[in-house]
Amino acid sequence: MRKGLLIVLSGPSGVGKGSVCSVLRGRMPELVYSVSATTRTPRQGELDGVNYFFKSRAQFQDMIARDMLLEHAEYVGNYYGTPRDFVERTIAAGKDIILEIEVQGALKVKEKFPEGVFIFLLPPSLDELKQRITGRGTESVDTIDHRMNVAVEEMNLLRHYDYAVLNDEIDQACHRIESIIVAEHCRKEHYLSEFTQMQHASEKA
Ligand SMILES: Nc1nc2c(ncn2[C@@H]2O[C@H](COP(=O)(O)OP(=O)(O)O)[C@@H](O)[C@H]2O)c(=O)[nH]1
Ligand SMILES: Nc1ncnc2c1ncn2[C@@H]1O[C@H](COP(=O)(O)OP(=O)(O)O)[C@@H](O)[C@H]1O
Repeated sequence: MRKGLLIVLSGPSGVGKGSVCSVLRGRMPELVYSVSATTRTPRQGELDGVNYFFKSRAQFQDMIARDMLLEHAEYVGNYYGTPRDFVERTIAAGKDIILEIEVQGALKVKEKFPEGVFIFLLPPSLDELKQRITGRGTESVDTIDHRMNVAVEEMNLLRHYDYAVLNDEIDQACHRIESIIVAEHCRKEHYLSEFTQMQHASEKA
């Protein structure tokens, strides 16, 4: 069976990764979403096992020690990580999975899965990015400034990615990501070995 695609959606905090992913979820129900582990406190309305697996620092360190995470990163004072087993089982079952993670973690996934599809979400401008972070109302002024500084550095990592998707309108961004996924399924590499087998079969016949 052909393996599923491992798709990584990344980009600076506040660019709209979460928003785009939740709309994509409705548009592409066949796409599997990876739920991360984190040591951050749940926000209002967030549920354990749905938005994140909320862990203590000790529990998170235990997951690292037991090699249960495909990657992990410390981001603005908290740990975030991708449970390995779920990702590996999903792609082995031929299903596509999407990881919505920050840029350091995305680069670590690239080292382990260079065949993954790496998508960088871009804000229309840095001013708009700051407005999105501020408008969300989940961060203090200090955290917003810190996140903005981090975001500017993160933009430099775009060159490591396969695709850049502008998040001007959420629907447009989702449409671009859907198009990328369709195109990735059409890569000739997926068909070359099947085609070679067909040729061998017809030569024998
Ligand atoms: N490396 C890594 N980053 C993650 C993971 N899960 C979430 N993140 C990222 O951690 C950052 C902070 O997430 P969060 O606190 O939920 O804030 P928000 O995404 O800015 O609303 C975001 O850039 C997330 O994409 C993960 O499993 N691994
Ligand atoms: N295309 C967009 N246009 C306008 N606002 C957006 C867009 N995408 C996201 N937002 C808003 O920006 C804020 C940050 O989005 P969020 O999905 O939490 O970002 P991230 O997950 O990348 O940190 C939210 O208030 C969200 O509603």
